[in-house]
Amino acid sequence: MLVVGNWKMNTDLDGAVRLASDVVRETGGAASGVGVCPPTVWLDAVAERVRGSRVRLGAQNVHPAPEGAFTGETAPPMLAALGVDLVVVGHSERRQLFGETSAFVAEKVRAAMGAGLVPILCVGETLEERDAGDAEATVLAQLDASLDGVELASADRLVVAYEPVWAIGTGRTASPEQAQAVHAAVRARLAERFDGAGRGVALLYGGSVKPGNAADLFAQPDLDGALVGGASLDASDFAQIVAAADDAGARRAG
Ligand SMILES: O=C[C@H](O)COP(=O)(O)O
Repeated sequence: MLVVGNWKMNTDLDGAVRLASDVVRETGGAASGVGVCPPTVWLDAVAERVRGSRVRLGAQNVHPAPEGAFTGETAPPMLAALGVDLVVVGHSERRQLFGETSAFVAEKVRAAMGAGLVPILCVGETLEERDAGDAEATVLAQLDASLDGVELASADRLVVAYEPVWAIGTGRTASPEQAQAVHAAVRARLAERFDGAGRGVALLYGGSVKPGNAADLFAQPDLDGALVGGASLDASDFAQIVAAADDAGARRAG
């Protein structure tokens, strides 16, 4: 199980450092993997706080080029040098607000992997696509295109997050059954594509995950954790979601 907090464009410097310290303290005994993705400008400060702990440091975005004239962007080796090992790519906010295509996302996935980072590849359908009965087809098409040219050496080099666009920041969560159906389809497609390595990729659900709904979501067999937005800004809420992941992981192991 893996639970990652995406802080998006939130927190000031003091708040980010405090939140990172609180997450380290409150999730110190967790069995699940834990990660935090602060804004890029706070990565260095947060790196200091999570160093030596079990909390993994993630970035929210990356550019595929190793260096060059790309004003405002951050190259994979720059993130790696800060101690980052996870990076969110293809988040729907970047696809919708910044026009990122799946082809560009695939470039990012390949570049991130090349620099030793673990991409958290986000895929998800809009409400219109779901209402038209196209949720799975949309997600699988996005997945295929966003993995174009990608080779997977082992399962732990990639994470996929299913985030229905209509559930992000809306308080409206996919039902556990809706999420499970898409996760099972994603799992099958990854297995088809990458064999055993693909089958073992951690599949996170994202979209209004809270302490109150995490246990029901994690009870589904193909939900291996969560990518948490709003609730990750509160260390106590985030720790409760991690605890729910721990319970689900213990049940699966036992
Ligand atoms: O990356 C996280 C997702 O966009 C979910 O955000 P949310 O938990 O605020 O709905």
